[in-house]
Formats: sequence, C-alpha cells, structure tokens
Amino acid sequence: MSVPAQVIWTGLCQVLLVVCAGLGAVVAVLTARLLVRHAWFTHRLSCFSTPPTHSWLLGHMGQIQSTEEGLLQVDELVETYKHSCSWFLGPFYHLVRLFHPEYVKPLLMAPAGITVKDELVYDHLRPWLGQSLLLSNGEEWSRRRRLLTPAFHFDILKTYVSTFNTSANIMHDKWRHLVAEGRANMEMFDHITLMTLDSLLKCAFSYSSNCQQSSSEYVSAIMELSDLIIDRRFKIFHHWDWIYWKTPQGKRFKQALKIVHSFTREVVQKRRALISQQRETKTDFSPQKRKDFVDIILLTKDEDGHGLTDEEIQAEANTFMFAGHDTTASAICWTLYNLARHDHHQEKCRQEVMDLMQGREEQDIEWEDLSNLPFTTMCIKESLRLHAPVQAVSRKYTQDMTLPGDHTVPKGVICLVSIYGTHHNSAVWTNPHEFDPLRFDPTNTEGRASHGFIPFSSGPRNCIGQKFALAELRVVVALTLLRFRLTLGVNPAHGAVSGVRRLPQLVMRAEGGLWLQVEPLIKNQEEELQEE
Ligand code: HEM
Repeated sequence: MSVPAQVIWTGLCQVLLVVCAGLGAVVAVLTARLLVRHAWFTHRLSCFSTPPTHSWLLGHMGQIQSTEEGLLQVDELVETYKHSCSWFLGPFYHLVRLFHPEYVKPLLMAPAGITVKDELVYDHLRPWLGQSLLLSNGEEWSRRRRLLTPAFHFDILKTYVSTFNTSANIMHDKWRHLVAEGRANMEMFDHITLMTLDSLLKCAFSYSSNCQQSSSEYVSAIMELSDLIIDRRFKIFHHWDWIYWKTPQGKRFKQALKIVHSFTREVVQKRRALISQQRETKTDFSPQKRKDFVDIILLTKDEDGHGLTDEEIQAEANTFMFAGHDTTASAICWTLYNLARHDHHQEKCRQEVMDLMQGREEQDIEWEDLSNLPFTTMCIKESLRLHAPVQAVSRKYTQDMTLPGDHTVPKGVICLVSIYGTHHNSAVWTNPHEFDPLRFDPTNTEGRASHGFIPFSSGPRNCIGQKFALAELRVVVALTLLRFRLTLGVNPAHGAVSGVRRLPQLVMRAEGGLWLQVEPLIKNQEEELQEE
C-alpha cells in the first residue's frame, strides 16, 4: 500500500523543523558563549585604555591597515597612550597592543614555558613551516632551540662570510651591467631579495641556485608563498582553511608548497643517505666541503642521544629560508635607502670601509673585519630602529601577566608587541622619526631602556639568526658603499623623486618599490681591460 504524498510531505517538514530548531539552538548557545567571553575579556582589560571603536561589538575590526597610514596610526597610538592600549576585533579576538620598553620587557622575557605563539598571526604559516622553531611552544620548542643553537655558533658563521661576499659580488656585477645599459635607477628589493635568497640557499643547503642570474622554480615558489601569506592575513574569510583551500589563492599556495617541500625533502634525504653511507664505509666523500646548516642539524643530538627526524629537519630548513631572506633583505634595502638620503653619513661609512681595505689585493670583507666597521654598524642599527624589518611580534600566555602600573594581561589574550611603536616612542628616543646613527655611539647608549631597541625581539624567543643577519648586513653594506655611490632614485610610477610610502607587510617594504640611483665608483675590470 503506497503512503500518500501529503503524509510524506508533512513528515519531511517536521524533520526539517527539528533540524532547524537544533541548529538554531547550537548557534544561540555559541553566540551566547562568544558574547559572555567578549564581556569577560572587556571587563578584564578595562585596566587598559581603549581607543574609540566603530561599535561595541565589532570594535576595531578593519582599523588595522597594512599601509603608510597604518604606521601613522601606530604613531598616534604611541603619542596618545604612551605604553599600551587594548583593542578588539569583533567578539573573536582580544588584544593588548604594547609599545613601551617597560611594558614589553616582562612579556618578552617571560619563560618560554608560559609563552604561546598565537593563532591570529602565526597559524597561516603552519602549512609551510610545520611545527618548527618559529611556531612550536613549550618543551618541544626548548628541545629544538637547544638542538639548533650550535648551527649559529661563531665558528660556523665565520665560514659563511665568503658566501656573503660572493653573493654580493654577483649582484654588483649585475648592477654594473645595468648601469652600462643606462638603467642606473634600480628597485632595491628585487635585487637584494634575490641576493639574500642566493646566499641563504648556499649556507643552508650548499645549493647554488644561480637565482640572481636566471629564474629558479624554488625561489619563485618561496616568493609566491610570502606574497600569499600576506594576502590571506587581510582577507578574514580566508582565515578558515575549508574556505581558503578552495580559493584560487589557496590552490596557488598548495602548488608553491609542493615545490618548496619536495626541494627540502630531497636535499635532506640525499644528505642523510650520504652520511649513512659514509658511516658504513668509514669514508668522507667530501672532506673539503664546508658544513652547511643541514649538515649540522643532521648530526646534532640532544643529551639522550636523539637527533631530529628528517621531517623536523625539513621544517627547520623551510623556517630558516622563510625567516632569513625577506627580513635581511628588508634591513639591507632600508640601510642603503637611509644612507642615500644622508650623503654625509654615506661618505663617512665609505671612508671607513676604504681605510679598512687599503693596501689589500682582494676586495673581500673578512670575518675579522666585521668588528672594525663601527660607524657602518651604527648606521645599520639606526636603520633597524627606524625601519625595523619586523614591525611586531605577538604572544599569548598561559597565566595572567603583571605589567607596570597595576596592568594585568589576562591569560589567553593576544599581546601585540609593537617593535615599530617601541622604536618610535618619544619616551625613549628623542626625535624618533629622524635618522641619527650617533644614537648608537657607545658613549650615547648609557642609561637607555634595555628594551627600547628590539629589532630581533628579545628574551628566550629572540631571533636565532641575528648574528647571521648582522654579519651579512655588514658585508653587503660595506661592499656596496665601496663600489657604488647611492642617491634617491625615481619610482617610474611617479616619474619623479618623491617621498617613499612604507608598506608594512610580513617585513617592512615600500609601496611601488624602493628606488635608488646607483653610480659605480671604480671602473670594473672588463672596462679596464677594454681600455688597455
Ligand atoms: C635583519 C634580519 C632579521 C630580523 C629583523 C629578524 C627578526 C626576528 C624576530 C623579530 C623574531 C621573533 C619572531 C617572533 O617572536 O614571532 C625572529 C625569530 C626568528 N628568526 Fe629572525 N630575523 C632576522 C634574520 C633571521 C635569519 C637570517 C634567520 C635564519 C637564518 C632567522 C631565523 C629566525 C628563527 C628560526 C626565529 C624563531 C626563533 C624562536 O622562536 O626560537 N632570522 N626573527
């Protein structure tokens, strides 16, 4: 006997009603929980001043801008609130923004065991970097940091200096050719990012990509990933994986990931196989080969005799490539820009380098030279202050954190430590927006707040690569000034020398690029030979 259609229809409607009521109840419970949580955090954060919001619910959503105006907004916050303020992005994220050394210090110096890298800033890096040093927490982080620290020992860094020289030489040759073709106006980030990638690939994997001379699939994939991470950060709906992986950007991300991951996997596996073979046959196939980063971490062992697995090594190698190339490139670009703007400082640095190199046949900067470039180093530090490559780091804590002036950051709240804000705080720096390398003259640093200058962050989770970066910076800046005079260039999009608009992305960049005019100081050998 067949059931009448009306009965089926009524039954379906009832089921639908129950499902809708169930869903409605779940949404209501979740919304109520979100609002209670919002009210709780708003109450707990009332000890911090809150800048005006769009609405009680949306808060400061949409107010953080990754532009010149965004940086001017931070300047305003620093001027108005002096040390910190609270901020919230809808009922979802509650933040404390900090920009004074005394407030930043207890947070950055807190034990790693209670410090957590938050999801808002770092989660999108996970598919690329995995559970690596940059992203891990607690015991796992401690073990990795212990195992990786030897890779940045002075004895190892020393051996990288010749690579920095070689990579800079390749770039300078390119510049000479471009000048000879009448293209002396150059965009610095294009050139310098390729150069830092070139040298990092040689130091990490002993891999000569030739990426400065011809295109490299791996290098293009790294650049693509960096761009896509930024794009994702500013599209709120792309924060959910299930949406992101279906978008064209998500698909491009996956494609680039495949290239980058298979490259590192292959390097690590081949190197591991070589080491096993050497052990078995008790031979060293390449006794002359300098140890690169992968060699060192393949051999490193903790106190129990355990090393890192292949997967862990790949994650660390990917992290070094990510954390090391853009940051160092940004620091070099802005140092050259600041010296182009201040010719007398540029001349003084050049004189210092020329004095150092006097009477030498080879134009190489050696490891021992690095400590004999005091004024150049002061200019580099001042540039790291004025144009810090990383503008902020962000943390959460597993317990309430006490700050000066009876301020408490409740556990679980995101702390956005503004490196940019701290470096531009007039409570620490006189005329903070001026480029004045003499601030870093040892006679002027006495009495300065210990956490006023934090380009590499500070405390247990500071930058493991800072000595590597400072060595590369000094080599590249010194060689560049020895060979070229730099003046402000013309952004072709504007057609005249005009003010640079800063672009705070993953690292500090410039809108439309950073253009400098490059003038060779000595004739290159080719020209000399032709003249003879
Ligand atoms: C001028 C260049 C550089 C700057 C300004 C810089 C800045 C920073 C900052 C601010 C942090 C803290 C990030 C955070 O807490 O979220 C950091 C961490 C880190 N940096 Fe750098 N960095 C530079 C170069 C490098 C280089 C060359 C490498 C590697 C070759 C590197 C590897 C790392 C790693 C692995 C971490 C995570 C450390 C940890 O959590 O234990 N960095 N860097």
